[in-house]
Amino acid sequence: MQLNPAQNAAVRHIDGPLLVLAGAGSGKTRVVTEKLAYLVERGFAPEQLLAITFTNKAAREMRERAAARLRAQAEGLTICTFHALGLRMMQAEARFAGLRPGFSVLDADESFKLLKELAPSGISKDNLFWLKNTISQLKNQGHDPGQAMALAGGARERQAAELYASYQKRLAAFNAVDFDDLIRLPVAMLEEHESLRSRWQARYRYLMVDEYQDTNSAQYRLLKALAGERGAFTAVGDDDQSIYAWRGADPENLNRLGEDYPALRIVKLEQNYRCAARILRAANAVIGHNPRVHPKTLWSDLPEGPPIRVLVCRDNDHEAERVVGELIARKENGKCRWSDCAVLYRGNHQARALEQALRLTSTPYVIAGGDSLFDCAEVKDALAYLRLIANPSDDGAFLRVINTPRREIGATTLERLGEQAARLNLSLSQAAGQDSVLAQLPARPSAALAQFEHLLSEWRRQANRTAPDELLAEVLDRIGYSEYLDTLDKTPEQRQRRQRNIDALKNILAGFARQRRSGLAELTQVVSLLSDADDDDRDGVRLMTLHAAKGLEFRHVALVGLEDGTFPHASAVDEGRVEEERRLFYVGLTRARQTLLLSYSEKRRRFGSVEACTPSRFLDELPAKELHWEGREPERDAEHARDLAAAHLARMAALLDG
Ligand SMILES: Nc1ncnc2c1ncn2[C@@H]1O[C@H](COP(=O)(O)OP(=O)(O)OP(=O)(O)O)[C@@H](O)[C@H]1O
Ligand SMILES: [Mg+2]
Repeated sequence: MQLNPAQNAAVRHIDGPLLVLAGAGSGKTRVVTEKLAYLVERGFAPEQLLAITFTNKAAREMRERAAARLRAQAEGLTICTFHALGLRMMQAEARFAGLRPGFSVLDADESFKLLKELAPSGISKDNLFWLKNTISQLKNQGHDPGQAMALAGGARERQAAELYASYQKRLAAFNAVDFDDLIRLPVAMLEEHESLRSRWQARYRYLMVDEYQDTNSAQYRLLKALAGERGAFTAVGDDDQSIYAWRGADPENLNRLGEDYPALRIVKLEQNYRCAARILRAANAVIGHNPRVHPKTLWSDLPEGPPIRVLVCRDNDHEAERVVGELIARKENGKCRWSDCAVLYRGNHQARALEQALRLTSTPYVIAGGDSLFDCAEVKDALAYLRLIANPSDDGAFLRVINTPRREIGATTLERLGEQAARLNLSLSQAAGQDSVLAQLPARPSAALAQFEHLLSEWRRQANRTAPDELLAEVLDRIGYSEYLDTLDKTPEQRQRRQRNIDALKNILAGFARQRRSGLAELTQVVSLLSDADDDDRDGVRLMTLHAAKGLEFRHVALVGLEDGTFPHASAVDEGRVEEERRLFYVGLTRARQTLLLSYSEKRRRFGSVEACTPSRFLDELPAKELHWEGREPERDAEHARDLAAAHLARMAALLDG
């Protein structure tokens, strides 16, 4: 594939900072990948190159593309997310961050649980979420608890600052960090220690960031600290696709780049290589409704493509059924794979009706980011055991596994153990290893704790010389985990699914250990970042939220639930965030390469009752001439119905034959 002149200029510009600011499908990600290869050809060692992607999946894809170009040399490249980069830096420099090696990384659920425990009892759910988000924002802005307290304007902010302080204290006691710390701590380390900064700046001589518009301020500071004055970096992004402001991303970072790096060169790409011309025109029209700082005109010389179909459905079940019917016909007529088709929606709850319709028609599907392997209790249990083996300070892991399976160690015993641990400044596991502590507890739970500690120390000895998947097998065997699972599940299917999940985890551990030969602690840290991994290579219709679809492309895309209140989301409308919703709509439209299907229901079940819906205001922003709106042109409807029926008959015949 030939790069166009603007792409070429972006790839070859290596003397100073560069921003590629361009619309959807214009080849920004492509530029990053090509540039990796170009830099290696120009004599950069792969080890000196760093490319940052938004998700693990994007990193994996970029690695595959780089490997196709660079073969073995690609192995030395660092291609990862901001969080994975932060983790890497902390593993290398733990003591600068006040951590001991073997620290644990709490996932989002665990850190929320911890906050809940520390928050005043009886606090409302809304308040708790507010506190969680506020603390996360404070962390992303680089404020420590002391600064947060100094900044607090009212009682509510002071409460947040106090909770933040006790939360950090507890994390420190656990020798643990949360996801926000994975960025905050490296930033603090680099900004404080000159020597560290020079070391890391020398290590990565060239930096690239994809989806730059969605970085938050902590991520920007990390980038700046790593790039230093030299400014050897390329950032690529599209302000029209900024869709994470609600989560702390700061689109201002685009302008900040120009202010902090006066030598910044900006390259614009204007040709879209992804979308059929009609789809691109529709997307351009929609985004034109937003006030824009950097207006862009994208063109495409791809074929027009068929009109964008708008389906009008009775309710969500009807909608799901019809969308699936349309996709089956696309697959049948277009001779593509199921994975070339995607259904995108605003919220995860919308997947349910679709799943049902897919199952009823025996259509294979894959839900991205839905029920992740790492959300399953059995996988969390197994990982908690490994974490506790690697990090005796990990009280979160201790509490998760101490009664899994049951060891008859009650809440009172654990409370007393906790008091003793606090008094002696030890972790729960360390305290349970002290005879003097055990002596103060009732005989039975005390014996159970002693036995548990005994097992742990045995596994800790083994950890150095046993492969992690084998260690896990040994642990699960010793604790009778299999028998424990037998008591949990009602059906053999549930039981088998759990076993498959455990086996999948073992495979992942074995794979990682082979690749990196790292220790157990490092391994559990890395695995804890995998939660957004979509490593499912099965062929199936892709189901995902619009947010998760960022950066991806599919031949056929269906965008469902286009009702006001669903999309744009009611709370976004209330809070005046319609422009961000419109950017999300733009992201959705521009995922489609060949055909685009839009649908809405006239009625929708919400909170148990049925309510009438109005079509999304975004539908009215699409140019009418690009649409084939069901019910408005009866002849076209009839023709489409005939095509659909023919495709379904063909599929039935194929199913019967096969
Ligand atoms: N010069 C080119 N010639 C042909 N195809 C290209 C060219 N550049 C990019 N493409 C193709 O266009 C599609 C879109 O490219 P890419 O994903 O890099 O765009 P993007 O700007 O990153 O999009 P998004 O904004 O959605 O992230 C890909 O299929 C890519 O292979
Ligand atoms: Mg991209």
